[in-house]
Amino acid sequence: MISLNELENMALARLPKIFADYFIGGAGTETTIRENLRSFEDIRLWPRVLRGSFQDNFNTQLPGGTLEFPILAAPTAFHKLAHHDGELATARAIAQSNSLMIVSMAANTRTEDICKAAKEVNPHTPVWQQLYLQPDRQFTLHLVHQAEQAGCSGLVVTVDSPVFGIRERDLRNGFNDLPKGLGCPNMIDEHGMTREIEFNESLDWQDISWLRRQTSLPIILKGILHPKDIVLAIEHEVQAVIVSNHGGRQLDGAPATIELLPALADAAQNRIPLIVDGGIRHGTDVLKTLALGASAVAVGRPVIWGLTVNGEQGVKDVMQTLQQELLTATKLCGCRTRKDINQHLIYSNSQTKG
Ligand SMILES: Cc1cc2nc3c(=O)[nH]c(=O)nc-3n(C[C@H](O)[C@H](O)[C@H](O)COP(=O)(O)O)c2cc1C
Ligand SMILES: O=C(O)C(=O)c1ccccc1
Repeated sequence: MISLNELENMALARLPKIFADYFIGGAGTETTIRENLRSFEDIRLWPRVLRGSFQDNFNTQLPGGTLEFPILAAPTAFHKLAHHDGELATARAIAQSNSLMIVSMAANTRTEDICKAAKEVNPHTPVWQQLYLQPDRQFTLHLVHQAEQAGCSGLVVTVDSPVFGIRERDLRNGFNDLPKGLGCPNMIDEHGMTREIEFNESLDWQDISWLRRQTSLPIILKGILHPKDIVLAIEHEVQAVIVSNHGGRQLDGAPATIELLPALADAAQNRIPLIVDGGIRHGTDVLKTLALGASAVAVGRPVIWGLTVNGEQGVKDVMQTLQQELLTATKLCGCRTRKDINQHLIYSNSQTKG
């Protein structure tokens, strides 16, 4: 595998159009999807030379676990649409990459089985559970306990989805149901009844305070884009946030996450780690994101492409490619330690001296 973009083309050629469109698509006219990609292209790295070897490593501590590289798997639904091994293949690959998998609430595999598969490969690999807080608090609590018992070490609460985004490709294709035999086995309640994922437009910060009282697991809020919401997240004792526009799948017209990052890092003041997702396709994108103040990045679609093309090995290839590209970019920039990865690496036209 040469690059993630090449892999994307292979995956799109292989998938039935209805699933390809679901995975690649976004809301509205997909402005935000394009912005996520374009914004990385608009940032320039400014290298130094003759500074000796990179003598550091990329070990990254996040709430509930340590990663070898600051690159993790974002929660994405329905891995069995990409490959029959589904989330188990993803989990094994992510564990072998010494990374972290965030299990989607809409996974086609039980979180318990995903955790088991990951921990068989690598007992220290962290797994987080993504949650949409459900209107029924009893059921939400059941989902939290399910994640705790499965061995998850973090709860990722997605907060950018009071309603479902309007995805024109899926409407056009009539993508409403999963194929026969596939479901969301984590959505079975304490009475054995299958539930649908409900979006809950009435959620507010008090629901986060409520959740905080229900569990001792770290809480990570996913889908934060405003500096004032960073401050509120910290006030509500969450342990990390994922700066995300949901890969352009919810609010079309939202800015690219990388453009917002400087203001968000300024608001966070290093009090909690910021994880950024949206349009990360190269090691240079990871380096730019770290330089602008993130602790780590998450990748969504590329994991799906790896899974589609080559199952577990395909996902491993995606992670390894990003990790190696990050190391190469770091060395080409003349960084000797992690501390050298800071805003001075970013060139802007208005700068005349470093
Ligand atoms: C097919 C697909 C399914 C997704 N499912 C979920 C989900 O279940 N929960 C969630 O919080 N985010 C979900 N996301 C959003 C991702 O977690 C992530 O924010 C986004 O994919 C990052 O952008 P990227 O795909 O450009 O890396 C999904 C994204 C995709 C592409
Ligand atoms: O497709 C998505 O982006 C997503 O977040 C989702 C939410 C619920 C069920 C399936 C997918």
